[in-house]
Amino acid sequence: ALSQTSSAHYTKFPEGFTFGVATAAYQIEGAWNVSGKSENVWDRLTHTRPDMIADGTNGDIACDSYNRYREDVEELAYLGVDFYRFSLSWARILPTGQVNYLNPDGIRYYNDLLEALEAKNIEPLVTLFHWDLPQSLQDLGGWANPKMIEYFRDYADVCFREFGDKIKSWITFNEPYEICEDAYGDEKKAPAVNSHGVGNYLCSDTLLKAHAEVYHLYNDTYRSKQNGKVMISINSIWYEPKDPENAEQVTLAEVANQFKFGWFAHPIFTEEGGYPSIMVENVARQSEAEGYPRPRLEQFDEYWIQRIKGTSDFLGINHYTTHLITGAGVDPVAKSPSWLKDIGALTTMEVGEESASEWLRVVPTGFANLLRWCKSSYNDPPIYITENGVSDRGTLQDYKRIQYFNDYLTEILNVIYEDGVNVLGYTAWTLMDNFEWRAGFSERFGLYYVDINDPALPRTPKLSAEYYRQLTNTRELPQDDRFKDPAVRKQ
Ligand SMILES: O=S(=O)(O)CCCN1CCN(CCO[C@@H]2O[C@H](CO)[C@@H](O)[C@H](O)[C@H]2O)CC1
Repeated sequence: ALSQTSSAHYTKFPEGFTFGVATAAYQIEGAWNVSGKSENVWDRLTHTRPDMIADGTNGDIACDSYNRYREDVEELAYLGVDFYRFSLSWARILPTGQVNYLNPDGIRYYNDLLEALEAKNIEPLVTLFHWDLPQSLQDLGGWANPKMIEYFRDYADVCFREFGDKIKSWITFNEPYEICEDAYGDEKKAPAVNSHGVGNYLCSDTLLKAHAEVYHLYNDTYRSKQNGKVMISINSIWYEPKDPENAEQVTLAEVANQFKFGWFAHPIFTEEGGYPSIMVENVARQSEAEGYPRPRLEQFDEYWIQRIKGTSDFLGINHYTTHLITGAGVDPVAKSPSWLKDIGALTTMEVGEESASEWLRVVPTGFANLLRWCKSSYNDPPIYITENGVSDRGTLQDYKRIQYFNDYLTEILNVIYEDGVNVLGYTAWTLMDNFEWRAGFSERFGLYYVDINDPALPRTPKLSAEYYRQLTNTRELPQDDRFKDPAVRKQ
């Protein structure tokens, strides 16, 4: 049954609460080298290291949304969403990575998409950077090179100028943790720089400064004319003590959440600003023990602490799952030096029902705990959930996805009505099955099924699409039997 996880039984969303779905350029567009788009780091990785992708697929074609975006917009209209979150391909707009040359086709493509959305009265929520860095900038060091602060600001300036009359809601970065830790530290995402414990922290310094400069650019130059909003989407695997009565596990869970979420949220959303002190202290201690002459992560100076503070109109949260802290120590898989070793805690994923993604178990109550923690840690910020969803292997009768949405949305209702957490909207990941990074198309998160073996790439609504359509229409959690797994109902 669509079980409840709280004593109360909330099903209605507050007036004005909005619903959307999300995608990202590299995961859906395809047309990787069409009409002037240049190579990005995911093109380079999938073409040179196909072994890194579970099923050997890539984003050369993906869902071919570059050509089929009108179908996508029809699907969005069918789902009844208030907004559509998608990302811009930097290499399609600025093929050299810099503003010396604007690719007219890139500008045309996004204006066509924006016009199609406007015709259906669907608001765009646009991410400037969702992992697909132009290779030309990676060749200069990418996010480990502070020059990227200017390159990113220049790119954002072009986007604000070219699209700012239609786009009123901007996200600078999608999941800074994944960009810095997985791409510049731990070889899990493009450009897979193997610099664990060093490159990841160089990346976060540059990325947070670049984010702040873009926020100030919008504030100083565009906000008065365009009246939009600028935010950042920070992701959390939420950490909880395996034994809530174990004081050491409770303390280490807080440390882990500061390293995971606080790494990027603390500099922006707290009165104090700067990296969390526990993070600076741990990395300094480890760095000294490892023989480094300086800490691998150094606190921002006073200028940048002030420059970065307050640079987001909302707190964007991407959340999927919860992992548990089992004790102190260095995780056996932790490299030296590394972010994981710097935390000094042992974790396990063994909690909640499995999905098709090894890292993603179903733990709805963790979401409520994360949201309450954000309310108290960041002075009760206005929050948008900018991603939430679950993977399977591609069934159309996706009862587990419906159960996941029901249970995670129930937790949002619980914290809104019981804790006064200021959640303003929700974005389901994702509109349609798409290129799931290193999992390729083997792990599917879509409300629509995409048959990648059919050149027409047909999109077929799953049962969860019907669920979401009813949710957006009534603004109430559907309780119909047709959304309940008959196998479960029989028991
Ligand atoms: O170590 S591996 O690489 O073998 C497996 C780890 C894979 N990561 C885990 C964390 N996840 C964060 C959420 O990532 C988000 O959620 C969606 C689902 O993942 C993505 O499709 C979105 O693009 C992304 O914003 C991204 C994928």
